[in-house]
Amino acid sequence: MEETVLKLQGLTKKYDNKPVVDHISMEIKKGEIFGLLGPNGAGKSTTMNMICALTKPTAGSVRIFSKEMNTVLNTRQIRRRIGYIPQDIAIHGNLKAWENVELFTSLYGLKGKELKDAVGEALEFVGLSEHRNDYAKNFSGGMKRRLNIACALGHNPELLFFDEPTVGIDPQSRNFILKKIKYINSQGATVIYTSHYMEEIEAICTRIAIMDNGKIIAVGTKEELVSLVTDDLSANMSLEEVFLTLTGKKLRDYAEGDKA
Ligand SMILES: Nc1ncnc2c1ncn2[C@@H]1O[C@H](COP(=O)(O)OP(=O)(O)OP(=O)(O)O)[C@@H](O)[C@H]1O
Repeated sequence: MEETVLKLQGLTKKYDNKPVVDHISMEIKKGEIFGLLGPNGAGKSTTMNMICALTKPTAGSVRIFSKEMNTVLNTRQIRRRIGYIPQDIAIHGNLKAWENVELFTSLYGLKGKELKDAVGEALEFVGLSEHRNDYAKNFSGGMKRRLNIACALGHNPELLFFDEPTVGIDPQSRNFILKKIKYINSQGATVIYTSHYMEEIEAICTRIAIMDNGKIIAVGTKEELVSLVTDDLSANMSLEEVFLTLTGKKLRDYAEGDKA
């Protein structure tokens, strides 16, 4: 039987008594690239932050690797096995590339040669080896995004959360990142990927949840989602058409202020 790596039950977050994530329940299996697709403000980041124990849920539960994310000990043990790439770039401009990766990787308990090797491998993986001694503040947007990813890879996580990792970067950097995510997945890691870019989700995800107004309104493979809105499977419907039909809304491709 396929192993469940993440299970959400009734996960809810309210701000000022208003739900921004509203009773989400779902399961993600080992080896999936699972896409969470929704417009700005749908609740994607809040969901990810609750899963990674960065935001406290108002209600509901998160189980990762069959352990409840509800005690300090469990959270610490689970965190060593997951990697989180935040939407807001978390690197330090006044540190060199390698220092950034070392700082984050050392938080997971790596030391000495193991730490040095892990930093080198993570920088190599994102194509920044040649810039290892450069200060992050001088990096382009795409390089910053790649360094942000390297910081979450050093400890070799089994489950990775990418929160809109391609916002505001050029197509080359975007392609590079998508290819690398597919590669990480081919090496055995499970990936959860949020985006409001339809084509990215369609290109890399094995299953997709469509989120709107804090709720998961549909979940399945692309073919399963298409079959929810049409009986004509030869219609060759795009994910965007499925989304529009299910939500009645146009997806916004750019968040406020991130238009290139
Ligand atoms: N700390 C907070 N206090 C109050 N409201 C919040 C807070 N964090 C998020 N929200 C609100 O919760 C809703 C969901 O936000 P969230 O960032 O999870 O959406 P998202 O789907 O990730 O959107 P985006 O694609 O813009 O990142 C938004 O209306 C947002 O304003």
